[in-house]
Amino acid sequence: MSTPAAQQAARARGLTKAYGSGETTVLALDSVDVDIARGRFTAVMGPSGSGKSTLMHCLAGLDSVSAGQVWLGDTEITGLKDRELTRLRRDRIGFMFQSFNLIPTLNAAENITLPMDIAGKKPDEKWLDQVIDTLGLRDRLKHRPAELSGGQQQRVACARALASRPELIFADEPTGNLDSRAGLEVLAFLREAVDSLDQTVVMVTHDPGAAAHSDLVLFLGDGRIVDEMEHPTAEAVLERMRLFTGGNPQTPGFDEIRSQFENDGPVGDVTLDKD
Ligand SMILES: Nc1ncnc2c1ncn2[C@@H]1O[C@H](COP(=O)(O)OP(=O)(O)OP(=O)(O)O)[C@@H](O)[C@H]1O
Repeated sequence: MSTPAAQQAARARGLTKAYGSGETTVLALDSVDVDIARGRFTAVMGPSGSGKSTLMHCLAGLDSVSAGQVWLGDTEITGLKDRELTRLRRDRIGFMFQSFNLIPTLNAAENITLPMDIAGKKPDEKWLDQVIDTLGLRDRLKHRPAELSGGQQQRVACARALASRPELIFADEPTGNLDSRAGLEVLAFLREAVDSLDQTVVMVTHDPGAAAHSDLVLFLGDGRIVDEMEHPTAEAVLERMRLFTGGNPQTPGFDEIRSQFENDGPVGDVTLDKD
């Protein structure tokens, strides 16, 4: 990719992450160069252990790097002190995880603004209204998580990630714990956040159907970006995975993923919308 720096929400050069030392060293990321374009929805795919979560954690400043540089916007985050990193994450990044991490005793509205309340920041009410309406949560604000469906809970988690209008949202398998319909809803809302609210989303997923909602898929293999695909469809992503398997039968994980989708069909496939 060759996006001008001003259009990048995040980027990394020579990003290397090794775990352990000596003979037990695992090279989770091997000199990765990546640009995350602003206002786009980027999916990160690859077999289990290929480095997806590590890439996300290093880009988000949740994990230190062994070598290389990472920028969030124009700020180089490699080398920042923990306290500065914490503030930067709080102010500029939104997170959505597979487990929604909602507080059971707080209602939806309170969960949405919790990170800002902790930071002592006042939400921009106009923006918050827009997020709540876009996510269809207006009539659920007084409900506690236990009174919401899985999809609604994940929408609350999505609203929470969006509430402070972060420069970048990282979503790690955000549909992983949801049934197909709720998963589709969340993907549609992430798409909406990019299209209507001009947000930037990076999503780690195993699901070709989920990746099809993105603008660009980055394929990781053995700690490197081995391919990318613009305007993905579930079929094209699956086909690309098959090619990887064909090209390197030793690649761990692809066989497993392939058989999963050949048996069941992609979980996020749009055809599920019909029933
Ligand atoms: N804390 C850690 N200590 C040691 N090795 C680690 C640690 N975290 C990750 N690894 C290793 O780094 C490699 C990349 O892991 P990572 O979690 O980024 O992969 P992934 O693509 O997200 O996998 P999955 O799809 O299974 O979640 C793997 O070999 C993993 O075992």
